[in-house]
Amino acid sequence: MSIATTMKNSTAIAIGGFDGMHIGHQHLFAELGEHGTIVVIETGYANITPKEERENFSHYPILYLELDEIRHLDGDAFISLLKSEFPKLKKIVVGYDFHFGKDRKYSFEDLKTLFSGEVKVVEEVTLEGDSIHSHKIRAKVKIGDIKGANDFLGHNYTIMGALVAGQGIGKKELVATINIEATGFLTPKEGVYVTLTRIDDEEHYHPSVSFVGHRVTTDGSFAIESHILDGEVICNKKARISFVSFIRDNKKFDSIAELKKAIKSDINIASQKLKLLQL
Ligand SMILES: Cc1cc2nc3c(=O)[nH]c(=O)nc-3n(C[C@H](O)[C@H](O)[C@H](O)COP(=O)(O)O)c2cc1C
Ligand SMILES: Nc1ncnc2c1ncn2[C@@H]1O[C@H](COP(=O)(O)OP(=O)(O)OP(=O)(O)O)[C@@H](O)[C@H]1O
Repeated sequence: MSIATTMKNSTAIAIGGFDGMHIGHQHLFAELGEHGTIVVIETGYANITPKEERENFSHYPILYLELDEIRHLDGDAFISLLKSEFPKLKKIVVGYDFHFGKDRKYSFEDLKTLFSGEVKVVEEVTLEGDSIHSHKIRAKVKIGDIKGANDFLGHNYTIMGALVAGQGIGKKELVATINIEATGFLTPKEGVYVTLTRIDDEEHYHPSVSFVGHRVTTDGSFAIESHILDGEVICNKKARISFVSFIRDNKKFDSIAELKKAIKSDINIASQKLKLLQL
């Protein structure tokens, strides 16, 4: 069945921005049942799982609605739009803080009045007393708290980008790296990370150590690069970097030899950490 047909046959939808597809969002999807669709209201700010990246974190089809095209609608018009997209709609799933319409003036209470079917309101999902939200995940990624971000996400923070050329000194003087340009994704704090890297369309992730930041020791240019730990690889087009934990801050070394020593230590830390994770 085509995605369009699956959507037309949907009896339940979940509505929101869903940037990150985090644990809170997953609680909504758990209410969708067999014939569900996720309705993403696209604000243009999504940078944890921009655009179709959200599709990696749910098996439900996704309908994208541009906020600019629906923000002027009143409550009735919004429901009419949903009914025209989903003629068999019986259930709408939203979270406790869902708002919609001009100036976000409608809440789930209004949804209950406006929609004749079931409105399921999911209660606040928290982790150790802290409410899970996309903006908090962004804040964690920005300060390098990858572990905290991943705990909220329920999966590793992952970016994807096209392969770009490096400075060309890595392989000769340091270690070989895959350099990517991850347009549209939030850049984690500058530094070195334990990561997993997926190359082109390979199915598995390689253990890796990655650098994000300005190469302050060499030419000062910005780079996102992964060194693969389980052997030589060939990357043709693109790579995905999945962040596991933060190792250290970006640093200006006095010589390439010192940088090389630090990279060796980073490699050891990442190898240890990833070996432990496999146990
Ligand atoms: C694990 C790792 C850690 C790194 N740490 C730093 C760092 O602390 N400071 C820095 O200026 N560059 C750092 N780099 C970036 C190197 O400067 C970069 O790999 C080198 O300039 C070669 O780049 P190329 O692959 O584009 O030729 C690191 C790279 C790796 C792989
Ligand atoms: N922690 C949570 N518990 C329950 N529902 C949630 C939670 N976070 C989001 N939701 C619901 O998920 C849907 C998508 O919400 P939204 O995209 O605004 O996520 P968010 O994490 O709150 O984002 P932001 O931090 O940018 O406000 C909404 O219906 C919202 O009410």
